[in-house]
Amino acid sequence: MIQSIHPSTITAAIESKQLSLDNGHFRLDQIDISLPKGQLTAIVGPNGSGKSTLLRLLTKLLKPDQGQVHIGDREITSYSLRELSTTITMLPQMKEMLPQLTVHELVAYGRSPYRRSWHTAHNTTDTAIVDQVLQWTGIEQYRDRMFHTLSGGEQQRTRIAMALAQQTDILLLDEPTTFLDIAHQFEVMDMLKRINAQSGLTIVMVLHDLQQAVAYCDYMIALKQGKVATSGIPQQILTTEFIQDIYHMKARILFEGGYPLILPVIPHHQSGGHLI
Ligand SMILES: Nc1ncnc2c1ncn2[C@@H]1O[C@H](COP(=O)(O)OP(=O)(O)OP(=O)(O)O)[C@@H](O)[C@H]1O
Repeated sequence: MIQSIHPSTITAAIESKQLSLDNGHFRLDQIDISLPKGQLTAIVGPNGSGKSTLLRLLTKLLKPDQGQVHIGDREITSYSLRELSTTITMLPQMKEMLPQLTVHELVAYGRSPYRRSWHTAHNTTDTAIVDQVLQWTGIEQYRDRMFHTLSGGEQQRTRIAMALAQQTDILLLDEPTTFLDIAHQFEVMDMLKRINAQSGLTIVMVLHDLQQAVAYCDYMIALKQGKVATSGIPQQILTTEFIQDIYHMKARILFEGGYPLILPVIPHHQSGGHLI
């Protein structure tokens, strides 16, 4: 069953106030958002609307021209790099390269913020956590395989395991299902939902698939041309007007067993092949 929350009941894990950045080509403009603690949030919007830029600002990878980000009751600028890396993790898009390591070595890499140096040996806590996340993500059987020999779905589960090994309260994922076939997309979304339910981890995902966003997420933020167009309960946001306004596309929306189906209205697909 899809869980929902009302925006007024939000306890924020991360908040941004008047967050703005102009990189000369693009402006992210006065972003005020609250990402609910312990919930699954989707950030959606067309290509180039600023979703990845927003994630980078929320993790201090980019410095805003103006505005602030708060994690809990502290401004992000007050966090040291080590503090931040034990509080929030961001998993970039799958196209980002990873070193040629085994699955186990990569997942153990997620423990880096807790080690004094790269050469420090893993302690028993590190080993237990790595074993646990390998199990959570269902990739124990690949632990000694080289990462680059895995399928896309196995690779994505390994990347998520590495992020989980970092044991932060907040996990940001940039397009976790892109490049995956339909079965692996659902496998990854089911896994994130299960981990969220079991651990209370705050998960924020940039998603292009609105159907997945609505079916799996408790909260949704839509960006349009660098601004927040709307935010709230996904099932309430997803309307034909929303699709028209954000994506400039005509579509019908059906709910089938609680799962939304977005049916594009394509003129030449109408019966008889006539344009309307
Ligand atoms: N380093 C950069 N220098 C200049 N422009 C940039 C830079 N990074 C991003 N942009 C521009 O900022 C805009 C927003 O990019 P961003 O990657 O945040 O969008 P997005 O919504 O994540 O897009 P997509 O869905 O295609 O991944 C785009 O027009 C992009 O070209």
